Amino acid sequence: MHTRLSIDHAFNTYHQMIKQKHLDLASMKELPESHAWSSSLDESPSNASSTPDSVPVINLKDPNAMKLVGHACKTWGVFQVTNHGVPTNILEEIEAAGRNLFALPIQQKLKAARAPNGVSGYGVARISVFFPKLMWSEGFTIIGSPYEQARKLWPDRYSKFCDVIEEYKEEMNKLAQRLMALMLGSLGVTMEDVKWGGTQAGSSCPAALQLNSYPACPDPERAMGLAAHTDSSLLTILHQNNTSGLQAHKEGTGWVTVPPIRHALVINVGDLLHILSNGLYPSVLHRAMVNRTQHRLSVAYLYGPPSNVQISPLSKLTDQVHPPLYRPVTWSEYLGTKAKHFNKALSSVRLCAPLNGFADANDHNGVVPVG
Ligand SMILES: C=C1C[C@]23C[C@@]1(O)CC[C@H]2[C@@]12CCC[C@@](C)(C(=O)O1)[C@H]2[C@@H]3C(=O)O
Ligand SMILES: O=C(O)CCC(=O)C(=O)O
Ligand SMILES: [Fe+2]
Repeated sequence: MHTRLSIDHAFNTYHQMIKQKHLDLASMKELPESHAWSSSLDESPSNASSTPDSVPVINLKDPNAMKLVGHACKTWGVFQVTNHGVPTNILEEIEAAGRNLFALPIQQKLKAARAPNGVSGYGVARISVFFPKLMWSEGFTIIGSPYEQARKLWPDRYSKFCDVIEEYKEEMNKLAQRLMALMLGSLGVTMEDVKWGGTQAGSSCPAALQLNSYPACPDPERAMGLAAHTDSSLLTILHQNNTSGLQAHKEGTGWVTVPPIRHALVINVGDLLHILSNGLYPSVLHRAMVNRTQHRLSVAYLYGPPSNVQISPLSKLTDQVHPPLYRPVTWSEYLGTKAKHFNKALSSVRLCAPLNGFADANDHNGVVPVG
């Protein structure tokens, strides 16, 4: 009896917590205190800078694409690609699928809520636990097959959603492999040089698909859509709808908006590529802002190595003068480290202190993340 009570209690407490965290943001007329960040979020260093600096846009059909990709990875850690080969109808379909999902009533979405220790499903940003305030967004994570979660949302008509997701993942996987080859090529390394690079045509590396929704917000200056973070992936392919909100942080410049370009895709360097390149291609710190009138949607495809593969600095990039800066880690080990240490995760797998005495570029000790 006592056990039954405590299970009920735990269940109710969990659901109360879920309810508090999962406010129906789209229906809110005021910003609740739980979501009110500082009022100085817009004081980004880029506003103070007089030299305009913008995220590179690379045409993948450009004969110099490899060189341009390498330069963008080194100097920004983020760039946009055009002529990427992903059919536009697939980009439109994934956006519509996201729109349909987030338009469901909150009670319906909660049926597919991510379990406390789970990975797939509906929920607030995972990184919320590291911040005192909640973010003005909702997310849906898909790892592996979308069927189990989709059936909870649409018991009788889940197959269209699942087909769109599977098709999108296939296209993203093809593009991710192509980008990986360009990134490695720009480092003077081939796909065959990395043990997992020679995956047979048609096979795929593991990936997470993250659908993000940022409803219009009554007080956007004090709200945060998704707080500053780096992705744990090798690389991330981000599709944003036509509403701006994504910002990338560049050393010496500050926060820079990554403007939506119709049918272009944003590519982020993730922490594992940072490790693989021995810090030559730093992972980009980025965040999503919200606005007063527009509902913003984004879809992130986080691409990683096969689960049994340890990622460590490429031997071609290290020698006595350039020792490996990071110890080997698998993706799942790194995700565990990230879940525990968040923005200190990279430093926590670092082998030796940098010569200049500074920590990793994205190890901001909690100073940069909110603004
Ligand atoms: C594989 C993963 C990377 C991710 C955590 C996750 O298990 C699934 C979602 C990913 C995401 C997307 C939004 C930003 C992010 C930091 C987060 O909280 O969830 C990333 C995670 C990551 O890259 O570490
Ligand atoms: O919505 C965006 O533009 C950013 C999303 C993002 O950073 C992520 O899902 O990892
Ligand atoms: Fe991200």
